[in-house]
Amino acid sequence: MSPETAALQAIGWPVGADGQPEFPPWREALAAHPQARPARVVEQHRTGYVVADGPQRSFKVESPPDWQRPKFPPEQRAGVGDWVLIEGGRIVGLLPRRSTIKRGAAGEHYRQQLIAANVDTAFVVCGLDGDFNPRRIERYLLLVGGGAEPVVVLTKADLCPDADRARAALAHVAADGVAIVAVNARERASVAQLDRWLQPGRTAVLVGSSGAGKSTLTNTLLGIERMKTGEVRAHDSRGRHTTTYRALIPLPSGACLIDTPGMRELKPTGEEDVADTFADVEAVAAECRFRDCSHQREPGCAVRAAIDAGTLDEDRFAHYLKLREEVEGAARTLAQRRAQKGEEKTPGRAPNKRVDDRHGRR
Ligand SMILES: Nc1nc2c(ncn2[C@@H]2O[C@H](COP(=O)(O)OP(=O)(O)OP(=O)(O)O)[C@@H](O)[C@H]2O)c(=O)[nH]1
Ligand SMILES: [Zn+2]
Repeated sequence: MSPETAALQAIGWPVGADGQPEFPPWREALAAHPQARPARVVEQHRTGYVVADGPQRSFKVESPPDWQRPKFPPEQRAGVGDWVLIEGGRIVGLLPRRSTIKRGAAGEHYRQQLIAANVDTAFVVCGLDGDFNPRRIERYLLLVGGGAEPVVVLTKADLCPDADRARAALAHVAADGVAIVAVNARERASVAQLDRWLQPGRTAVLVGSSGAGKSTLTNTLLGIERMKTGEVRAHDSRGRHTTTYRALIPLPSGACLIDTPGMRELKPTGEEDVADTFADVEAVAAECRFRDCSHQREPGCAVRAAIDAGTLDEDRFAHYLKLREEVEGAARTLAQRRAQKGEEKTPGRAPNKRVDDRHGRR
């Protein structure tokens, strides 16, 4: 393998036995641009990007003129984690995404926002302090679940004598096959519980509210202690030391970590699959006598029976209904928008669909 390819591999470039990318559409894109070379988006700015072609090898590039048009759909521009083709200091192509994590952007108009691309694992970070909120975790799981293997990371375990109660509140999430890990984000030995998702070449993203401990986790994984959180000292492309916010960070383990700012609003895009996150609820509802049961007071309602029996959490059920409504509403808007634009509806959700067998889930 050439040193260039090895450097790319160290930031997540999937290399096959023949030294070419494992993913056939990427081979084709490379063949179509013989003068271009691949790089990964580390930071996205208004006018351009910082990309990297290896650990500690980042540089600025311009975006294609097309992407600068105000009407260009933002989710079709490269985002953090994307692989792009570079030619002469400019991006000339975006490689097809192997996975995406998106949300509906805040605001009145329907717009999608890419949180991260080409991610294997999504760490949903939530503190075991007053911040702990199973409903918020469910919402995050719904949004990230289509793109990557979700893992719930409960921080501040050192401040919480009763992590078992939190685990009990997430029993349905665990039963669905989602790993739940409680850590002290400040302690390397504790954070080592995440190592199995941070193998060389893997990419993980941290999502969670402000103050949940994402920067603390990042610093601990980087081996940086007691640095002011939110700031990672890095060497920038102009060769001077600055304090910058690095969105995609190569870890000593050989994995890449994408940190995201705390998100206040998490709106679905309409492409999520509620059944995926709430398989337990849907399994119970399937047992109702009437197919169109509204789970209010119909006879033979399995949902009511399960809530009465204490096997289904009433809040979780209510949240399921709410999220389902939100996803359906967003899906309608998305369909309208696509119809207006005459956009070809992409068949299925294949590019976003989690590869279940890879993660050994269901
Ligand atoms: N004791 C303890 N404190 C923690 C832990 N995780 C985070 N903290 C503290 O919680 C505060 C917030 O943590 P941050 O890492 O800044 O949170 P964040 O998720 O990066 O927040 P944003 O950058 O605003 O999105 C800091 O004072 C951390 O030191 C933990 O596991 N144990
Ligand atoms: Zn029912």
